Amino acid sequence: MNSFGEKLRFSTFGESHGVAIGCLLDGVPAGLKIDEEFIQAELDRRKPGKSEFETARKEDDKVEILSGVFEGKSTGTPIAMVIYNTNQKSRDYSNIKDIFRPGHADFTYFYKYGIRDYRGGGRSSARETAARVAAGAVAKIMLRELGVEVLSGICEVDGIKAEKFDYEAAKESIIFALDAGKEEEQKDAILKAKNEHDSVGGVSRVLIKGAPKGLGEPLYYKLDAVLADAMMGINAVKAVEIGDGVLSASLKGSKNNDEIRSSGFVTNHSGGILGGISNGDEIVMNVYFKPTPSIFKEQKTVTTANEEVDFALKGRHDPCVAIRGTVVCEAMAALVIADMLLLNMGSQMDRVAKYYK
Ligand SMILES: Cc1cc2nc3c(=O)[nH]c(=O)nc-3n(C[C@H](O)[C@H](O)[C@H](O)COP(=O)(O)O)c2cc1C
Ligand SMILES: C=C(O[C@@H]1CC(C(=O)O)=C[C@@H](OP(=O)(O)O)[C@H]1O)C(=O)O
Repeated sequence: MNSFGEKLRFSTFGESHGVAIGCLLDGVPAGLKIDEEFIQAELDRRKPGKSEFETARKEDDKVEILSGVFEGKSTGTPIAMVIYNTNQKSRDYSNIKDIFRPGHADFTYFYKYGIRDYRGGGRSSARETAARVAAGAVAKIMLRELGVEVLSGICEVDGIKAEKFDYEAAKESIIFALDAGKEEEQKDAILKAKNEHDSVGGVSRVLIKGAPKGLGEPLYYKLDAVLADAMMGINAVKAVEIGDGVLSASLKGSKNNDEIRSSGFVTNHSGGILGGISNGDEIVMNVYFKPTPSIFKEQKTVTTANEEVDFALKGRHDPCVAIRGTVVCEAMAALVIADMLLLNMGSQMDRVAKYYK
C-alpha cells in the first residue's frame, strides 16, 4: 500500500540519501487558497539541524510546488511537491555498509527486499516525513477554512513529564514550550544522553480543536482507529493514546464517563471520540516515540552474512526524535481530519463550508 486516505489521498517518494523527496496529494478541493509561505513555515518547524537537540544534518527543506496550484489556488488536480536533498552524503554510513544497526529498519528492509542500500537509511529514514509535513500543511490550510486547528507539543522526555501544557506557546517553539518547571530538566536529559552517546524517548501531545461532531465511520473507518494508524505509521512511534488512553483501563466507569449537559460534555476523558465518531469536543492524543535507534555507544549486531560483530556507529542523528516528530504528528492528524471531512461531506470546499454554518 503506497497511499493514505480515502478522499484526500497522499503518497510520498524519495530517499534520505537520494536526489529528492516529495509527495503527491490528490483530492484537495478546487479553489482553496494555497498559502506557500505557510507550507514552508511548517517544513521549517520540522527541518533538521536547527539546534543541539536535533540531528546535525543541515537541510533547508525548501519546497517547490510542481502541480495542482494555479494563481495561488488549488485546481482540484493532484498537488505534487518536491524537496531536494542538499546534504545527503554521509560518509559515516560507509562503516555500516554490511552491518545492521540495532533498533533501526536495516535488518527488516534487508530481509524483505534483499537489498542493502549502503548510502544510509534511505526510505526508512524519517527524512521522508518532511514530505508528509508538506502534504499536512495543505490539509491544515483546508482545515483553517473550516475552523479546525491542529496543535501539539512535547509533554514528556525521558520519563520527565510536563505538569501543565501550553499549546499556544508550543506553537511558537514546539520544543519544551509546555512547562517552565520541567523544561530545563527535559533539555538536560537530552543533552546528557547525547554526551553519553545515547538517546532518549519522548511523548507528543496532539490537540485537534474545532472538529465538528460526526467525523468517522461507525465500524471500519473509525476516527480513533484511523488516527492511531496515522500516528503509528510515523517512524519510531510505539504507542498512541486517545484521551485518557491506558489510564482509562484502571478507572471506574463513574470516573471515566464524560457526563453530558445541554452545553456539552463536562469532562473529556474520551479524547473527543465515542464509537469511532467525533463528539464535538477537543480531540486529544498522546503519541509515544522510542529513543533514537542510531546511537554512538558500542553495540552487538550481525552483518548481512549473519556474522557477529561489535561496532560503534558514527553519523548525524537526533538525540530525541519526538522533538521533530511532534510536527509530523500534527501533519498526519490534519490529513486524517481533512480526509474525514471530505469523506463525510462531499468534495467541494463551498459545500463543506456551508454544511457547518
Ligand atoms: C523526526 C524523526 C527523526 C528521526 N531521526 C532519527 C535519527 O536521526 N536517527 C535514527 O536512527 N533514527 C531516527 N528516527 C527514527 C527512525 O527513523 C526509526 O526508528 C526507524 O525508521 C525504525 O523504525 P521504527 O522505530 O518505527 O521501528 C527519527 C524519527 C523521526 C520521527
Ligand atoms: C535528515 C533527516 O533526519 C534524519 C532521520 C534519520 C533516520 O534514520 O530516521 C537519520 C538521520 O539522517 P540520515 O538519513 O542522513 O542518516 C537524520 O538526520 C530529516 O529529518 O530531514
